[in-house]
Parts: sequence; structure tokens; C-alpha cells
Amino acid sequence: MDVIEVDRLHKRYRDHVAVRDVSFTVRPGEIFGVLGPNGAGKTTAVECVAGLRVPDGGTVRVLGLDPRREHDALPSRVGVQLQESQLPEKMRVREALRLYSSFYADPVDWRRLLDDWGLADKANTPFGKLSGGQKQRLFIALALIGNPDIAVLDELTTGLDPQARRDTWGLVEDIRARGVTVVLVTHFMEEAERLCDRIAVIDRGRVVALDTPAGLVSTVAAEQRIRFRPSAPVPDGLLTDLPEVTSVRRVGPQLHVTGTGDLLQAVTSVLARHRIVAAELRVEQASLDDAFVALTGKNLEDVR
Ligand SMILES: Nc1ncnc2c1ncn2[C@@H]1O[C@H](COP(=O)(O)OP(=O)(O)OP(=O)(O)O)[C@@H](O)[C@H]1O
Repeated sequence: MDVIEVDRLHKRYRDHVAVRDVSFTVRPGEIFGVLGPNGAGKTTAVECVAGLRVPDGGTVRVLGLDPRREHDALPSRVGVQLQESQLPEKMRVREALRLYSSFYADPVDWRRLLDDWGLADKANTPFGKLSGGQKQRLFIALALIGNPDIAVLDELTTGLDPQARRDTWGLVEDIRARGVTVVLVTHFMEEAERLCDRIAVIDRGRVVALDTPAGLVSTVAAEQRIRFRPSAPVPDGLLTDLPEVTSVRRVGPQLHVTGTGDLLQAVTSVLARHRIVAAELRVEQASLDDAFVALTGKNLEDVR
């Protein structure tokens, strides 16, 4: 059974439609990414899933429950780390964990969470004195304190330096390894590609694509590019006659060849038959960035 089922979700703020007809399902144990530009409606959609906002239309089921009608049953089963979470500056790490564990009937032992998330030596440190990465680890621990089946992590790594971001990726994998399904809202292409089993790309309130990272790349950009410097002149038609090749361009001493299928194999074997060596060979595969631009018309610079 899918753990989250969202069907034609609709949410407006006055006359602004933030989420329009969004549908997706999340499978048990997966890391499901929600990726999109600023203001696309990602947070609104996941807050409806977590029961923190009331949708104007459509249906949401989380672990078979309606987050609106069965609101009381959800918090212990869905742990949420909200975008830009905050705690009082002076609250110590152990106080925050103890306080949050008091909200749940059957919390996990918060002392264990301190160890698990590398915060044991920070137990007495006030929140305001933690580094960005330590704050994120604390918020993850707080999201997991009720022993949830699902963790919703919104913009987990925004504001972290690249090393802290990479460390946090390992933590997300650890959460999944404990059997918790993860819904990850992110701006970062590399993060989505690296962590997510499937990604919903949201743009202007709609799901414009939903697939694995590899599937997203292949559906929008099956084309590959090869660049090389031939060791001898390449006879006209030698490459363009190959069924895999769509275009050949001469750029200075280099040839730029685009095509589909097993392009590299086709080109290198025909060159070898003519005793031509492809020096400085570079193969460029389409990336998730390319897919994202094709789907949303926006490039990475716009979404950060
Ligand atoms: N409480 C609110 N009242 C009015 N408008 C809102 C409210 N919350 C969000 N919006 C608007 O709804 C749209 C979607 O916002 P949302 O925060 O869901 O997007 P997002 O994809 O999460 O963006 P970001 O990544 O920038 O947080 C935006 O245009 C935003 O300005």
C-alpha cells in the first residue's frame, strides 16, 4: 500500500492558487523528492500532507488516514522538520529533546537520539550556540522523536555549507535505513539526484513530471554529446551516415557529435576501422539540470 496518496490537491491563498490539481503517491521506504523553483507550491503541498494546512480541494491520505479529519492520529506517525525551524536561543539541546518527547505517548528514548545524531557532547549547549549543521541534526532528531513511519524534511540543507550538506545527506540515508519513508523538499538538484528514489517536479503549483532521477533525465533529454580531436581528417559522411548520429559540427580542431543510443560505441568503432584515434575524448550526458530546464523553462540560478 502507498503510504501517501495525494489526488488532485488544490490550495489557494485568497485569489492566488498555490497548488493546483497536484497528484502523487509515495511508496513505503522510499526517499521521495519534491523539487521545484521558489514559490512553486512545494511547502504548501507537503504541509497539506502533514495535516498542517487545510486543502481547498482534492484528497490526501497518509497511512490510510485523512490528515484533516483524523488529525490527532497523525503527529506520532509523521515527523516534520519545517523550513526555517527555530527554537529559543537559550533552550539547551537536552531540554528541547525532553520537551518534544513529552508531546508523544510512546516516544523513542531521546538520549539514544543524542547519540544517534552525534549530539551527545552538545546536550548542554544552548540552541543559539549550535552550528548550522548541528541545528539541522537536532531538528532531524526532533522530527524522529515520536518514532514516525514518515519523515517530512523541508529544505533540510538550505543555508548549510557544501560539506555540512553532504554530511546531512548521509543522515537522510540513515533515516531511510531505519525503515522510515522520507519526503524531501529541496531546491538542490544534486541533492535530489543523489538521494531520491523518485522525484515530483513542481512548477507553478502543478506536478510537471514524476519519475526516478534517471527517468527524468532520459525522457526529456535522450541526446548525448561527444567531443574529440581526430588524429586524421574524417571522411565526409563517415559519421553522419551512422544511424546513432544526429549532427556533426567542426569546432576548431575538434568534432562535436550529437546523437542517441550507443553513440560512443558507434563513433569510436567506425573511427577505429579507419585507423583514426579520437584524442581528448569527452562524453557529455544530459543531466538532471537539463531535464529541469526542459520541464520548467527555468535554470538552476533561478531556483536557488
Ligand atoms: N500563508 C500564505 N499566505 C499567502 N500566500 C502564501 C502563503 N504561503 C505561501 N504563499 C504563496 O503561495 C505560493 C507557494 O508557496 P510555497 O511556500 O508553497 O512554495 P515553495 O515551492 O515551498 O517555495 P519556497 O521554496 O520558496 O519555499 C507562493 O507564491 C507563496 O508566496
